[in-house]
Order: sequence, then structure tokens, then C-alpha cells
Amino acid sequence: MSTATAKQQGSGPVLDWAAGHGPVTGALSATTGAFAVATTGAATAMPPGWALAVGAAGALGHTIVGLRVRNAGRTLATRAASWLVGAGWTTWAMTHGPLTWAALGSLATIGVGIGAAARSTALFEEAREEEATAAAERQIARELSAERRAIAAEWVERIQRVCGITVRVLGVEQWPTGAGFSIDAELPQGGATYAKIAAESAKLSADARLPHGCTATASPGIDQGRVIIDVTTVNVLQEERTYPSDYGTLSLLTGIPWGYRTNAASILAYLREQCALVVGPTGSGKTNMVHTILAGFARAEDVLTWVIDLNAGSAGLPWVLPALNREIETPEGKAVRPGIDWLAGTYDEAMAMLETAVRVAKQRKMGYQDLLAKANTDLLPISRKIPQIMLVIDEGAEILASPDRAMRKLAEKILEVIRIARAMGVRTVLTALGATGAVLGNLMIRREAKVRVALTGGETEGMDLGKMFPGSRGLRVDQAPFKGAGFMGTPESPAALFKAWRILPNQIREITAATSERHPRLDDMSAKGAGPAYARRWDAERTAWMRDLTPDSGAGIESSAAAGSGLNLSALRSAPEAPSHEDEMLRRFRAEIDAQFGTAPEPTATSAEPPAPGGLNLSALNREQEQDSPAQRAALALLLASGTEGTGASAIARALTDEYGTTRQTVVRWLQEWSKDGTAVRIGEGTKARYVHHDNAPGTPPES
Ligand SMILES: Nc1ncnc2c1ncn2[C@@H]1O[C@H](COP(=O)(O)OP(=O)(O)OP(=O)(O)O)[C@@H](O)[C@H]1O
Repeated sequence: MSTATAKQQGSGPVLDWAAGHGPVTGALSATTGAFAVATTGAATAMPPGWALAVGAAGALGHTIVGLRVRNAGRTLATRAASWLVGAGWTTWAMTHGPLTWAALGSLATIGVGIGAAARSTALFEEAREEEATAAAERQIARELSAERRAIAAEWVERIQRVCGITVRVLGVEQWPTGAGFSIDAELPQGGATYAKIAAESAKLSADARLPHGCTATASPGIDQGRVIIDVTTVNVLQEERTYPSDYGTLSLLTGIPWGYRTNAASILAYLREQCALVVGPTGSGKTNMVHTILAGFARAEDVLTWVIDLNAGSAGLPWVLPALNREIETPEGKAVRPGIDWLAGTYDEAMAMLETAVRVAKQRKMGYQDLLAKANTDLLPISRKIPQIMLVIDEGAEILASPDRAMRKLAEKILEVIRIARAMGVRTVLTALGATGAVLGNLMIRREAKVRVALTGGETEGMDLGKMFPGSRGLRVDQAPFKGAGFMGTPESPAALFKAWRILPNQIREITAATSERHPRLDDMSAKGAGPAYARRWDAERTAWMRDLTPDSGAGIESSAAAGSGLNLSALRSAPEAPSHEDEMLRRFRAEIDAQFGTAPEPTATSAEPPAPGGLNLSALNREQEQDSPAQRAALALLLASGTEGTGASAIARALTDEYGTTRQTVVRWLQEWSKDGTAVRIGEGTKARYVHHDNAPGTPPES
């Protein structure tokens, strides 16, 4: 409200100048306001001079409000005039009495006159405002293009001075993120290449006085005579960005996002033919990066991820345990598949996995001859039906460099996979603590692993970016002094700054759940080659090591986060004599995998088993574990109690299922085992077959 209004409030009718008036209500406001003053004035015998004063105040009030809202000058004049006309009427009406027809009629006339004036003014104002907006836009465009022109001129001069090349700028595009701009320029004739500018990236950045973490990176333009120079002016690498919450389906063929560039755009890794090498010293955010990579693979519908981590499997465990422990399930309450397809945390398991990978590659090579011929390609067409196997080997580079004899064997296998399996859809992602000569000196790695990441996290030791990204001079470790940040280069995208998204345990669980149905199955042809080593990968004895972990070392993620978000490994440490939830989980998990792949012949593991209501089902556990189990002891007690009559698997299972969740198949297996070791004796045949405890046996020799 204006000062004029405030003044009026104390002494007379409230006139609201600030209220939004259209052409009609504006006139009404003026006329009714005037009428009100006239009637009030007459009733209170106000001297006519007051009305003139009110009119003047009204005019002044509107002018002030108008100025504040930047009305066109002409509108201001109309509004002020209407108040002055109204004031004139008020003066006349007060002297003659406002409630005469003449007075009212003349007031109406004035009102209509004001209304008409206001309407035409509104039209004019509208047009004028439109014109003003357009002019402002033109002005912004002019300023923008002036800014672009200034950028172009500045960079032509800079590139000339720093690189000795005179380019012609064809376009400057400001990024919508506001983090920088791209210059599209033509290289001069005479053999200049984009690489010459790319090599001077650091010098250009320094010359442009870019903030730390900002770069000027040159990449190939639309043809070889053009160059694109991306200049970042805001450091987005400094901030922590969490893994995008859209867990939509990805394909290996269209690229897997591994992080984002300085312009906040995602960077994709194309791994159909390439292997990858991720180097990051301790504390640089390497573990987090591995999880980001595993997240991308989990989201892909044509990738099966096999993880080797000899450091207690920590890289893969967060992708397995929540599923194994049944911490997460599908909305229908079904078990979810783990986010990775196989996890090797021991030397033997790693060896088995690598040998399997080699066998799969060989089997595919033989078995898919027809398919390759039909598709007229020597590259196996990877799809959901024939998935690619991505072997992620944490600290795999250290295995390659190890002088240890056993490790050398593993290293040979890793190199064999890399060497033979490209066409057949098995690729590797190796991580390394440092870009050692032993790794980058290896021809196979140099040739096959061109998707490269160097996480610097401010670490300068052992970071030879020149070796990691040959041909990309000018990359400096101190450009990315943030955890999870570093450089990434692929055959499609030259080495430049990037940052991995931060991924937390809750997101790993979310992704595991969201992608459970999406994971492909190993095609039959490959499964044939993979054999039992693959089919039995979730067997109790082979996953036993997962149960010997401590909560802190197991998760591979900060323990606080693990504790807070329920990555509870403590259950896994419970002694075999107190089998608990995880045993059941392991069983179901195994059953699920078996059901899906149909690869485990054991009669005990089937998907038909109903979920145990909080009880215990030991069917898939190995014998040592089962031996002391309360369920099995209870079964034995029932057998003994059945005397010479004996009992059957169904009866025992019925008695146990409520308390322990034990299924008939499990009891069948126990009975078979007890028959073998003489604890029980089978009597009768077919449907009459029963078992008696050997203490009650009628002298029949034990059956096998
Ligand atoms: N992309 C990222 N964005 C932000 N912060 C990150 C990122 N990656 C890692 N960090 C931070 O750095 C810390 C260490 O990360 P991480 O455990 O992945 O490192 P590391 O290199 O594997 O170290 P270590 O070998 O000691 O486990 C994390 O706890 C987190 O706080």
C-alpha cells in the first residue's frame, strides 16, 4: 500500500491504489470512491475543498502505484486524470447534494468515460508490454550473442597464442547446466589436428584462469577439420552427487553410465569389445566406483556379472548379502536374485570362475558357429538371450603383477580370458591400486582395456596419467582433488575429468530389488560349457566363506552406513549349532537359483518348497552343518519314537514343518543318509516303505 492510502485510512474512506484494476473496475473504483467521498462529505458537511484534495490524493496514489509496477506513462496519465475528473464531480456534487439524479447521472457518465479511456489504455498497454518483452528478449539475445562473440574472439586469440593455431569459431554453445560452454571451431588448413589443441589443455585452462577442477578439453569435431573445445567454468566435481535414482533398463550395447563429466553429462562405457581398467589408490573412492560399475551392470538386461575379490569378496558382498539374507524381496514377497551372478572371494573360487569363463568362451565359439554365420559376423550377437559375462576383478591388476606362483596362475587365466573371449562376449573390468608398469606394460591390457579410469582423489603418488591415457597430455592429478573424481577415457570419449556418483548401501539394495527380474540367464549353450562349477556356485560349502565375515570387513562400505541400513552380517557369523535365518535364506536362495537354471541335480533344492514361516529349513546346507541342527535332532527323535512301526518322510516333515519349516524333501534326504550310515533301516516297499531307527530294527541289514 502506498503512503497516500495510509494517510487516507486515518481520516476517511479507504482507497486502495494498489488493488489490481482492470479497465472497468478501475473506473468503478474511481467513481465509487468519489461517490463515497461525496456522500460522506455531504452527510458530514465536509467542506467541498476536501473532495478536491481526495481527488488529488487519488491521482497521486495511482501515479505512485503505477510507477512501482512500471505502468506505461500513458496509463499513469489516464489513472491520474480519472481521479481528477472524479474529484471535480465530487466538489460539484457536494455543493448540490450527491443523491440527486443529475449528480448520479453525471457520475455514471464520468465512470463510463473513464472506463472507455481505461480500456483503450489497456489495449495499448498490452501491446506495449508485448513489445517490451520482445525487446527485452532481443536485448538478451543480443547480449548472449555478444557474449558468445566475446568468447569466440577470446578463445581464437588464446588458441593462437598457446597452441599456435588460428581456428575459426563456428559456434559457441552455453551449457544449460550453466557449468561452461562448448566451442565448435574449424581448424586451419595445413595439417592441424584437434589433438594439437587437446595436448595443450592444461595451458589453455591456465591461460583462461579457469577455477581449479575446470578444464578446456578439445575433442574431434564433426569432421577431422573441426574441433570441439569444452570449457568448464564451474566445478561440478567438487559436489557429491548420488547415483541417479532412475534404475531403468540398460544394455551393454548402448553403454553403461559410469559417472559424469565436468559439464554434468553422463559418461558411458561401451564394453562389448573393450575391457576396462580402473586405477585408484586407497581412499580415492575405488570401492564406491566398483559399486557404481556393478550398479550399471545390474541394470543391464544383457549382462551377467561375475565378481572376483580376493579381499574377502567385499566388492561383491553388498550385491549378494541382502538377497541372500532375504533383507529385500519383491513386492509379491518372492526372493530376489542377487545383483551379481557369481562372487568369488577365495583363490579356488576365483580359479573356478576364470576356468569357467574360458570354457564358456570356447563353448560359445563352437556352439554358435551357425548363429555367427547367419548374422554374418565374428562377434557373438549379445542380447538378453545370450548375455555378455562381465568379469569384475577387484585389484585384478595386482594379481597380474604378483610374483607369487599361485597368483601367477590366476593372472595367466585372467589374461587368457582377455585374449580369447572378446568375440564371444566375455570381458573384464580390472581395478588396480596403482597404474604400475607391470599392468600397463602388459600388451594385452594395453590393447584390450581401452576403457580407462584413474581415480585420483587428490593422490599424486603413483599416478602416471600419461601412461594411463597415452596421447592425452596436460591432464593433471591436482585438477581433481576430490574423492570419487579423476579421469576417464574411452575409445569414444577422450580422457578428461569425471566423477563417479556416490552410491550408498540403500541404493545397492534398491537396485538389487529393482533389477532382480531383469537379469538374464546364462544361455544353455554357455551353461553346458560352464558345467557344475557354475551351477553349484551358490552351494553352501562354496558360499561358506561369506558366513565367516565380520560386519565391518564384509560390507566393503563404511560400517556406519552398513549398520544403519541393515546390511547385517552378524547373523552370518552364528555358529552352525544355532542355525538361523541365514541358513534358511541360503537354502531358498540356492533353491531359487537351481529352479531358474535347473542346473543342480540335488533332489533337496527345489523351488516348490513353500516358504518356511520363520522357521528353519536345512535342506541345502551341507551335512556338517545339519548334523547338529535342532530340526534334524527332532527328526531323529521322531524316528526313534516311532518304534518298530517306523515312520515316513511325510509324517516327520508334517511334525517338523510348523516349528522348523522342514520340507519333505529334506527329510527324505536325511532318511537316505541315515539309511546309508546305518542309523535308520528302511522296511517295506513302495507306498508302504517306512523307516525305523536301527535300535528298533528287526535285524534287517541297512539298505543303501
Ligand atoms: N563418488 C564419490 N563422491 C563423493 N564421495 C565419495 C565418492 N567416492 C568415495 N567417496 C568418499 O570417499 C570415501 C572412501 O571411498 P571408498 O571406500 O570407495 O574408497 P577406496 O578407494 O575404496 O578406499 P579403501 O581402499 O580404503 O576402501 C567414502 O567413504 C566417501 O566418503
